[in-house]
Amino acid sequence: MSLIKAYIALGSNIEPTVDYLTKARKLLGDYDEIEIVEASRLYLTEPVGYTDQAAFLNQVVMIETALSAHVLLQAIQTIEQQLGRKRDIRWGPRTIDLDILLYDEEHIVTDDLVVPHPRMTERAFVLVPLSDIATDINIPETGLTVKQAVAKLTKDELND
Ligand SMILES: Nc1nc2nc(S)n(CCO)c2c(=O)[nH]1
Repeated sequence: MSLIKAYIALGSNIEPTVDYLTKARKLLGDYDEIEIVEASRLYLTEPVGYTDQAAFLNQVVMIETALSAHVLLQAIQTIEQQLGRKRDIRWGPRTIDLDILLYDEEHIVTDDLVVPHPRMTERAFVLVPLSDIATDINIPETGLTVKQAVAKLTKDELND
């Protein structure tokens, strides 16, 4: 079976954030069926959504995998638990947050997984790291490439 390219967003806003992202990439790579092929730079970003919390450290990685999207989801949820992710406050601080942004060009809508990530085109903390490693890929259902989504977000923010 040919390998699928998937893009995973990493975030942490509990110190030591750098170590949590390092450990998350290590744990991802420890799966035989997951290879991290590209990694963006690390970005320190202002919290959006619930803003009364510490700044986040964000990154996006591209993996190649033969895992299905749902088995990949189980793997990243296991990694979150291994790194002490507490889901008490929904939008609160977290040691690590892993989100599947894109799974090839698939559009997936199930009760536990929606891909592309539904809010990714409104999130600079996702689009900017993503554009480090993938500018010309399509974001399914949006009619936008990553580059176009970044340009649109910037224009929207400038017009706000
Ligand atoms: N800058 C920033 N703000 C955020 N708000 C939430 S919730 N999260 C967690 C990811 O959904 C983040 C994040 O990763 N980065």
